[in-house]
Amino acid sequence: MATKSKPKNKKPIARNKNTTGTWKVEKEEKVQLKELAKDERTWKIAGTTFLLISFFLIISFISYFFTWRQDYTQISRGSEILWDPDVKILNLLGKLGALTAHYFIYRLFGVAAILVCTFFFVVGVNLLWRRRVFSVWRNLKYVTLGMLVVSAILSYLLPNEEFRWGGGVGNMIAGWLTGSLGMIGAGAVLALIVIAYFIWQFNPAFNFPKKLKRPLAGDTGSADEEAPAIAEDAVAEKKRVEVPEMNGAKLVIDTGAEKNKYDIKLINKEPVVQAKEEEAGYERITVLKPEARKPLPAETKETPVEGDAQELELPVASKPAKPVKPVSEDDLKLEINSGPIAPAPATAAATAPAEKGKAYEPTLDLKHYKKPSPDLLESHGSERVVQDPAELENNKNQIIKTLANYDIEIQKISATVGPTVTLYEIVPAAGVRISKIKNLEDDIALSLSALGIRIIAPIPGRGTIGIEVPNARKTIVSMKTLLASDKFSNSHFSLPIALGKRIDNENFIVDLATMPHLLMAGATGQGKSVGINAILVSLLYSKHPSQLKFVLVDPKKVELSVYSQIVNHFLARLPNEEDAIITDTKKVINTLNALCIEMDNRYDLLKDAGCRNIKEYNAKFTARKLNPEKGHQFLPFIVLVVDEFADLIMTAGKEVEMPIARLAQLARAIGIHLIIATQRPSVNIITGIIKANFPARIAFKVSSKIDSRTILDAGGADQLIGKGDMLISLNGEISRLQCAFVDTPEVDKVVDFIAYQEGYPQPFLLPEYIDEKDLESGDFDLDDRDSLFEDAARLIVANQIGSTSLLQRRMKLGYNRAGRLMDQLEQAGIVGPNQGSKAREVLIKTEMELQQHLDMLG
Ligand SMILES: Nc1ncnc2c1ncn2[C@@H]1O[C@H](COP(=O)(O)OP(=O)(O)OP(=O)(O)O)[C@@H](O)[C@H]1O
Repeated sequence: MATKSKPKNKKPIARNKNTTGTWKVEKEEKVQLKELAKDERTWKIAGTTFLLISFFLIISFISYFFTWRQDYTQISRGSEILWDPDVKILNLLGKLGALTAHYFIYRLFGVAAILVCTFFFVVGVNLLWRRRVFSVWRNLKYVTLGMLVVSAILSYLLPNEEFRWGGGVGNMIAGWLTGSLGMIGAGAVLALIVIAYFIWQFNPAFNFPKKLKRPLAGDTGSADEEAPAIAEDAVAEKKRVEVPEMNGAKLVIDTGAEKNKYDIKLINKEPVVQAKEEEAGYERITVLKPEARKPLPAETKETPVEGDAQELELPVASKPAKPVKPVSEDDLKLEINSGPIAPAPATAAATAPAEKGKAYEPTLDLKHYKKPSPDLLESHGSERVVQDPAELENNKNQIIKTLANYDIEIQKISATVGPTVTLYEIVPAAGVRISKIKNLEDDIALSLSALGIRIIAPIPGRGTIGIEVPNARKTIVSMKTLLASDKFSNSHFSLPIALGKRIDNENFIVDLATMPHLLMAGATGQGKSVGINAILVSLLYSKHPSQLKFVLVDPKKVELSVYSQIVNHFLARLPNEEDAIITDTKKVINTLNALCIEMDNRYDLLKDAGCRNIKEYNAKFTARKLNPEKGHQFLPFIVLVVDEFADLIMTAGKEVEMPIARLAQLARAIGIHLIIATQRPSVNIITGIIKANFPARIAFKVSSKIDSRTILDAGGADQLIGKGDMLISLNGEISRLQCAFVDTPEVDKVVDFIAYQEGYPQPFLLPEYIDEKDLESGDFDLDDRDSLFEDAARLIVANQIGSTSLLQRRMKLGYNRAGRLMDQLEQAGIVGPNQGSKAREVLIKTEMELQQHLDMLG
């Protein structure tokens, strides 16, 4: 797993035997203030203290309401009573309780002082759980305003009572208001505050005849999709102006061009950003031959090396230079790009139109479910890519020199600084053969004395040759940044996954549903587990439990165990199994076969509904066009994750390979997607049949070129530098990414956040699969009936269809068990014999008849 987290705070105390044979403590645990503040025990103590204060206050306040009259004379003497042993106080919390309550209630806010207890409670709970269970800031706002307003209102309404209902502060505000505005004016102001509060809070509809219909503010998830188009446009306008891209590149949206589009979410930013590249202000240092340099705006002549990408104008060497003779390294100026240079792969899937009216809402079962917020995650260091100008210049010179040594002349060189590597793009002089540069990979690596140099000759679609050189200082790409980005939160993907950042610092967010399966490989310790966590966390951040289920296979037993806490939210398992995370090979085989049955069942449902894929089917179901009585139901996506595939293939071979291949071939349309990881990317593990069905593949660093070829059908993965540096092959295009980093404690927090919320009563159940080998063949005794015999009989009689697939679907059974049940029903005289592809005849027509028949069978 990512980082095997060790408890930081429990430093073992080393002990040594001294000469007398007794044990003595050699080193005391040092307590440092900084450490103390980070120590979870400190937080727990602080949390408990705050909670106790809140309980202290509430008890003393309530007690005060009943005892203030008797205690009044003593309390009004002030704190001196604390030291007077003769003073007797009736308040439940004694003198201190009485004095505190008196101060808050009598002197300050009257009854409204009770609100102050909630503040201590909220802070206490947050500290104790080290999580933002309640918003302190919101509470503080409500408490402060509430105390002022409530105390003023009470003082205004009950001015001359013996008990100070509004306290000193209330009396003061009410007195000032009545003094300035008179009784009526003061009453009006206070009433206005109360009314304004209710309008703000509940936004009641004041329906005048002919008033335009207001768009409904949506609730969870699909609300945005259901809001009327005009509302979305308004939101869109706002977002265009207010929300900058997270990766430092300025977001430019051509509002004019998009004006007629109603749905902001359908606006794909990338092409627009690309179209406006010049205005986006990416940092770019261009190496232009002096002849090719056109007069540029003054500010662009200086080489920007570090700073805010948004502040810089983009000098674009748009027109290719006239053919000119090659120049020396000093004549070439470097162009640095730190903004997107190419659009992200277009993987957006058109989403099905949300049904209006009384659409079925699958999320309603867990309607209070809240998706985790990016605040739960850590920002790992600065996200800002550091560009060392000296390093860039040096590398540039080395590249030019090395190429010059081999008589390769270049016209132009530019650099794009990414989180881990810098891409130097060169345009060779006319007549230079590309293969010549490709062959110099090792020489350039040697001259730059850097590992992990990769040459891309040519870069597809750009007409340049790329040389990737690792940065001296690498930047960690935090998962938090990706998940907080607009691109992720506004994505319309079915299964959005935030994988990392491209070399141009663009967030790489793709749709697993269109991939449609993913193969991940890489030597041990190069970032595979972090990659799997990044994918799982992305999905947890974007989906509701009703929309997605995971089947987790973890032969290593420890990698995915953290997810077992969300079993009733997001996991699927076989019936009668205890663990949702599958570690045993035999169970893996059963689960894969169960998934195949689920796939077949789903295809039956789709066929019945006349839909081509899960999206159409779910859209039809939510529009209530499919009858649940006929077995139709909302189908969640199922993502199968296998953490160590090699292990499974070694132990189970074809028994695992076949169902995986079958799923990979057929399952995409019905919403089952596979993610398979292995640390041994050899041909006997990643077989031809597996490879053919996994078009999307990720390679972390591997140990040999052969391994790289096995995964990607190309070299390069052996030259990566590890720690999440990866190549992804998607739609036939290979891109280098820095994988997003999410640490184990962060995953823990996200999982805790979900597990803490209400889940389903049980995990999502896959159909039962019974291994044929486990079934005894031959005749069976009626006394030996299946436990589901009677249920099956009732189902068949109620529907009057003698179909095995009906049993499979409605009772979530495997084919074998359903078939066996059908044979038993035939033997019992409930259905007729098999009629080939037609359903069997049902011999019993009514439930009453069936009951008599069953009673007779005994
Ligand atoms: N994206 C990343 N950014 C920064 N550091 C990373 C990244 N991915 C991995 N690392 C570093 O590499 C270490 C190993 O990563 P990880 O546990 O994912 O490797 P692995 O390939 O799964 O290894 P194994 O197969 O042995 O489990 C991590 O503890 C972390 O320090």
